[in-house]
Amino acid sequence: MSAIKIKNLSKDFKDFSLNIKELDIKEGYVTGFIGPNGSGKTTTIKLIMNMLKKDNGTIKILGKEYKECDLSIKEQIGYVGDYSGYLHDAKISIIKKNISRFYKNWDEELYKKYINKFKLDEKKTYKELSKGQKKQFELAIVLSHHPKVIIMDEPTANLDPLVRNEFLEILQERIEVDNASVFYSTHITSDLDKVGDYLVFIYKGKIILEGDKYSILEEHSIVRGKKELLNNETKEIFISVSENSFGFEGLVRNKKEAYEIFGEEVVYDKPNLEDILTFYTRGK
Ligand SMILES: Nc1ncnc2c1ncn2[C@@H]1O[C@H](COP(=O)(O)OP(=O)(O)OP(=O)(O)O)[C@@H](O)[C@H]1O
Repeated sequence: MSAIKIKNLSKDFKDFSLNIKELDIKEGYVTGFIGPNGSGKTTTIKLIMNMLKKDNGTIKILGKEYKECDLSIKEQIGYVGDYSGYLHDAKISIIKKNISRFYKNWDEELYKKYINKFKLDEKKTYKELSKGQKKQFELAIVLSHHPKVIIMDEPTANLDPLVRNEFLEILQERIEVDNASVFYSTHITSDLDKVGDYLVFIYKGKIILEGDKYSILEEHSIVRGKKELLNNETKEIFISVSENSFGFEGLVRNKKEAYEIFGEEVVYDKPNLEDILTFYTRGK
């Protein structure tokens, strides 16, 4: 079964349209959702969370649509997003008390473990926490009810590198213990160098690339060479290519195909996720 399955999903705003024909988030893996600012990540996640009304299409979480089974779906989802919905003036111990009542799988021991690990003072109100501490508290709450599907919108954006690594490690650990599925958006591609099995790239409201991280990184190649080698035909194999007075640099999806054309006359380099995102969105 898929953790999340999307078909023909669309949402129109005045100046933006989201259109996702098909998206299948695999159960038991971490899927990273990457795209530049304004590409539609938050919109997609809000639609999945039923926080925004879709125009068309279907979204299934663990095989069920929201309208069928609202409560049982919600219990299996852990969401960390830009809107927590917590009462800002309440002490975090009170927030925890109120939330934990709703979950049959609430794990107080695990919650305490995270609170101690993050050194969060439970006597503080939510608004007294720093941005990073707020995210740590949200993560502690979310993971402590053992959700089957964890959906996060830019969870690491306000965290310093040390805390970010810790956050990613904790996430990885929960996936292994609970066999949870994680779908998380980020524009910090280096997060996904560390944690992430599958990747979905979004740009201008459309999925432009998806697949397992290893294959995406292995198959793509940055090709650099002399300008004379470029013509209308050879240009076709590039996702995008830029030229300057010395030569060209471009990204190809299939290194083998590029080798058949250029052989040893060009240089091939392994791209990282940042390179791939840049070439896919350059000038388009
Ligand atoms: N409620 C809304 N009304 C009108 N336009 C909206 C609304 N919500 C989002 N948009 C527009 O939809 C587009 C995509 O926004 P979205 O927040 O999904 O992008 P994002 O990929 O999450 O970006 P970021 O990385 O900056 O958070 C933007 O152009 C935004 O202005």
